[in-house]
Amino acid sequence: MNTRPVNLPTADVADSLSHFHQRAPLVHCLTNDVVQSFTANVLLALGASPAMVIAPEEAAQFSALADALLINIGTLEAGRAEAMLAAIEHALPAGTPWVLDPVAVGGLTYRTGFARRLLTLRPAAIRGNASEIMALSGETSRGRGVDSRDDSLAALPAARELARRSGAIVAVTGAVDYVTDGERAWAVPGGDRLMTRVVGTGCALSAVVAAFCALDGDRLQHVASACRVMSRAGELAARQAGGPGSFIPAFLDSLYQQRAEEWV
Ligand SMILES: Nc1ncnc2c1ncn2[C@@H]1O[C@H](COP(=O)(O)OP(=O)(O)OP(=O)(O)O)[C@@H](O)[C@H]1O
Ligand SMILES: Cc1ncsc1CCO
Ligand SMILES: [Mg+2]
Repeated sequence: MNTRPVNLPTADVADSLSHFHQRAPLVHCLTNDVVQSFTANVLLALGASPAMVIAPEEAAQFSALADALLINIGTLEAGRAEAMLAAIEHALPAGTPWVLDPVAVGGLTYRTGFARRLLTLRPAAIRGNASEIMALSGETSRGRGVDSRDDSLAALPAARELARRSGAIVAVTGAVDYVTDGERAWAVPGGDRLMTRVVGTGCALSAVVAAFCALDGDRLQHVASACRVMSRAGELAARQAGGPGSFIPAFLDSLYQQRAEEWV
């Protein structure tokens, strides 16, 4: 059980990315205030359509129309929590898959309780760093605010347990990402440390995971492919960048330039 999963085949990334480009999903994002614009730009660079519809009065209506819904609790407060619950409540009967990013779950009581409540509402996928996934699964973690101090492979058992309990695909990110449905698992290599030196690569990845959840077919494959598309863009951008400032535009360019054919 603790052996390292094998790498996601590149043919799977090609398949998922080609479906993604055909579908161009409309993604309803209820995300934190730090990463709104970056998240929208990442989705647009890949060819998806973001919409940050956040009022409780509108969130319910829009989640039923969208292709996927992102719930990111990074800057949770009461009004946002109300909008999130309304959006999920209307997403479920409409068949809109929704994804949880449990930002900084663990030490903080309000958001941890809220995230645990959301786990009962059938998320399609959960994407977090190692500390967040361990904490959400009920294990002791060493998170420091929104950042992880745990290793993603060490968090894989927690990810599997969380997937079994919630029914969601769970992606735990770090130097290597691991993606599991509780039974099967893929390793997703790549990326670059610079991805942790700008804010929001994980948050934006969760939005991309939501977009890939809109696709028909093997959801484990699609979520792992979302992780690989982002880690590949991070790798390529890091080669061009002199530091965090130039990394962001290079990262958006790399996302925009990715072609399914290159993965075959
Ligand atoms: N040490 C690393 N080397 C290479 N890639 C990394 C490393 N750490 C994280 N990444 C990549 O960075 C992206 C974000 O993952 P991370 O685990 O840092 O998310 P996060 O902590 O939720 O980020 P944020 O909260 O800032 O949005 C993923 O694509 C992941 O693969
Ligand atoms: C820095 C930060 N603070 C709350 S949310 C967020 C974005 C990274 O998760
Ligand atoms: Mg995060």
